[in-house]
Amino acid sequence: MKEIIVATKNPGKAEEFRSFFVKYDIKTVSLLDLIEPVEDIEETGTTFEANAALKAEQIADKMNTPVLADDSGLVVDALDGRPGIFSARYAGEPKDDQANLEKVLHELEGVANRQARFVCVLAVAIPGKETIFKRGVCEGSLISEPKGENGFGYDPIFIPDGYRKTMAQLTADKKNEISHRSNAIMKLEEWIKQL
Ligand SMILES: O=c1[nH]c(=O)c2ncn([C@@H]3O[C@H](COP(=O)(O)OP(=O)(O)OP(=O)(O)O)[C@@H](O)[C@H]3O)c2[nH]1
Ligand SMILES: [Mg+2]
Repeated sequence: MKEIIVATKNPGKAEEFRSFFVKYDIKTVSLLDLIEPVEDIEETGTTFEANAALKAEQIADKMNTPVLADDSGLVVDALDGRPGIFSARYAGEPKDDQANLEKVLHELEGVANRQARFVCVLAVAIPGKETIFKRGVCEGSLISEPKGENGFGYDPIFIPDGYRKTMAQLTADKKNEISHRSNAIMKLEEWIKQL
């Protein structure tokens, strides 16, 4: 079976990538699967693209093989686009999904405009070549009480447009059909097929 390295330490993302790529008969190996642990990569960029490139290129250099990375987040209109690239650590260190979600809900108390979107930028770094970028978006709105147990991050407060359930109430298969991540992966299909 062919393999692709995915430069993520987020188990939720790793599982979503696994289930996408298995359809193409490709095995994904995340940074959580490596026997030799790799240091955390500092995400010092100011855009999703820059941070995705940092993750993909550092691991591709280290391992001298093509590497896929995902930088993603929740963009809330009423919060001027926050948490955005700061989504993973919005409530500070250490990374805490529950605290992040509560911070967003607190900031949105009494706010009528609940419009938001998940954004995912994928970077494919291939040694000796220009990095490829693909962006996927999932539009939706935020409710004020978390609902559902599936997924990760802000999924329990995010209702995708056209649905009546939160992303965390949808099945993993359904999320993988409509998410920002699947949207970006579909744009990589040509590259995936030639692997
Ligand atoms: O409810 C959610 N459903 C999703 O599908 C989703 N995708 C991203 N996010 C949020 O955005 C951060 C990414 O930050 P991020 O790209 O730096 O990733 P990360 O730090 O979690 O792992 P890594 O890939 O960097 O190792 C995550 O932690 C989450 O808070 C999501 N929330
Ligand atoms: Mg990160």
